[in-house]
Amino acid sequence: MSNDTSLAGFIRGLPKAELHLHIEGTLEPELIFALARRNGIALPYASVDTLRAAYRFKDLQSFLDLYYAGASVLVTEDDFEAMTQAYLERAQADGVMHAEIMFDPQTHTARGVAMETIFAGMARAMRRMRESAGLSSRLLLSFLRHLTEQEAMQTLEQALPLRERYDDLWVGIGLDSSERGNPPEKFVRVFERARGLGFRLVAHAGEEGPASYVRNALDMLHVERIDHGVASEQDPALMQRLVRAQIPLTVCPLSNLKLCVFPDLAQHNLARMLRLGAMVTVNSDDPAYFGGYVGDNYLACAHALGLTRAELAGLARNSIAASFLDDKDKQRWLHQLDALIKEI
Ligand SMILES: Nc1ncnc2[nH]cnc12
Ligand SMILES: [Zn+2]
Repeated sequence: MSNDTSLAGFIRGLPKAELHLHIEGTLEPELIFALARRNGIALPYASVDTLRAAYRFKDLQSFLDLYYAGASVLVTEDDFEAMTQAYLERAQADGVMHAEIMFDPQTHTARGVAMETIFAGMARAMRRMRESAGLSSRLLLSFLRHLTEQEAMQTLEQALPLRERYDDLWVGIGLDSSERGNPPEKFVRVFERARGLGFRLVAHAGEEGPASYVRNALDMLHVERIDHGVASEQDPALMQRLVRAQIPLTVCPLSNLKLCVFPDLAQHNLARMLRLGAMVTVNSDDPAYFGGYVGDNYLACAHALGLTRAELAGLARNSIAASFLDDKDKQRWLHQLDALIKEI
C-alpha cells in the first residue's frame, strides 16, 4: 500500500483486474487525430476539442456510431501497438495487474486491415508490458452482433490460423455492439464452435437489452461471464441464480451513466447487487469516451453509492476471482487482497 491515504490512493493501491475493456474505446481524441494525420485520413471534426465535445450520447447506438468512426484511423501494426501501449500504461497507473482486452476485428477487416496486423500490433504492446512492467493481459476477440452469425463464423475462421502465434494472449471470445434486436440466440452456432475449440466465453447482455438476454447468454451461448448484466435485477429469479452460481458481471458504471442506462450514478444498482452477494466487478468499457478509466469508476461509485473501503477491496477481489488468469497467479493476487482486506 502507498502512503497516500486519500480514497483515490487507496483505490489505486488495490491490486485489480480490468475485465471489460474495448481497446478501440481507449482511443483518446488526441491519438485519433495523430493517427488520422499519419494515415492521411480526413476526420469530420476540426479539432480535438470539437471531437471531444461530440461525446454526448443518448443511448448505446449514438455512442457506437462515433466509436466505429473513431476506430477507422487504425490502419497499421504501429497504430494498434500505440493504442494498446497507451491503454496498458494508463491501466498500470490505476493499479491494474491484469487486463482482459476485447477487440472488434470486423471493424477493421471490413476496411481492408489484415487480421494479422491487428493481432501483431496489440501483441507487441502486451508482451512488452508483461516483460517490462509485469502487467499481464489477454485478448477476447469479440463479434459484432449487428452483423450476421455467418460473418462472425468467417471472422473466427480467419483468426484461427493465428491462434498458435498468439496463444499466450488470445484466450476468449466475446459479443458486443447493438444489443436490442440482436439476442444471444442469433450466435448459438459460432459460440458452440468457439467452445469446442477451448476458448473462454463472454457476452454483453442486459446492458440495454432485457434480463432474458442474460439468461439466454448463459443457457444458449454457455458464457462464463456476463458483460454489464445490470438488467438482471429486473428478474429476481435470475438474480438469485447469478448469486448462487457466482456468475461474474463485468459492470461499467460510468459507461451506464454516459449511455443513459441509469439517470444518475446514485441510482446505479452496483451496490445493491454487491450487497446481495453477486460477483460484480467494476470496469471502464470505453474509457476515452465515457470520461474515466477504471480507477475513476471505482472512485465515482465510492462517492455516489457510499461504498466502504472493505467493499471497494471486495470489488477488486471479485475482479481477480472472475478473471481468466492462470490459477497460480490468481491465488497469489487473491492471497494479497485477503491480507489487505483483513487490515481494513
Ligand atoms: N458498451 C458497449 N456495449 C456494446 N458494445 C460495445 N462496444 C464498445 N462498447 C460497447
Ligand atoms: Zn462493453
